[in-house]
Amino acid sequence: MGSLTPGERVPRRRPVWHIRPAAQIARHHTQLLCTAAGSSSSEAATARHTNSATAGQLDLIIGPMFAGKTSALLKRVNDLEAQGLTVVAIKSAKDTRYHASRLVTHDGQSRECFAASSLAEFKEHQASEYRASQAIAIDEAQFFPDLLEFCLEAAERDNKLVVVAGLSGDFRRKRFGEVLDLVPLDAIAGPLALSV
Ligand SMILES: Nc1ncnc2c1ncn2[C@@H]1O[C@H](COP(=O)(O)OP(=O)(O)O)[C@@H](O)[C@H]1O
Ligand SMILES: Cc1cn([C@H]2C[C@H](O)[C@@H](COP(=O)(O)O)O2)c(=O)[nH]c1=O
Repeated sequence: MGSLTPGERVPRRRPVWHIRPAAQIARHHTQLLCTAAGSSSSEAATARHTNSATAGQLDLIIGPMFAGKTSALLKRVNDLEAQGLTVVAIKSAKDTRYHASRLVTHDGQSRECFAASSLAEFKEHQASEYRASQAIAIDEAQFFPDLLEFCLEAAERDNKLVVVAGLSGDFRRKRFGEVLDLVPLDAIAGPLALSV
């Protein structure tokens, strides 16, 4: 960056926080969470083995609007697919700015996705895609009313890698939806790794 002249303001950085690794799964947590979610132990056992190829993990990409969250999510999806993982992408049906059923960045990159009003709706309508997926990418996460429950089940019970992109806050600088509720899940795995 060049030097600033007197009175010139430092350009504001727009950080996108990548938080990972998160929620690497310990079996006793899985059991506790399955019980809390009301699953029987045999359902839980079956679910735990549906995805033996991956260990459950939750990664967060959070920041303000226009920060590059969707770009980071798309890059992650591309990287995972290049590694041979089956990835499904989901966005909130509320996000119709650029396309009804594609993830689209502000500078025009895009890919197909499922649009849903809730993550339970996605699971109900795309049950086979959910089962087959090894990784799940969620964009506009702040709009999903059942984000926390879905992420816990997908990562901890079903051993999926879940990558979540969402707003770190609303225009009032207050929490937005359940995005920030995912941050403490990292504590299950150990220390947070933050990078900008
Ligand atoms: N008004 C704009 N028009 C076109 N591109 C933009 C605009 N604002 C930001 N960008 C570019 O879009 C990208 C970020 O978009 P995106 O990943 O969709 O952000 P976010 O998901 O955080 O809102 C960056 O490359 C940025 O330079
Ligand atoms: C800050 C803020 C944002 N929104 C809406 C506006 C957009 O639909 C999304 C954010 O999209 P982006 O990909 O991060 O650019 O959230 C809102 O409804 N309320 C707010 O306070």
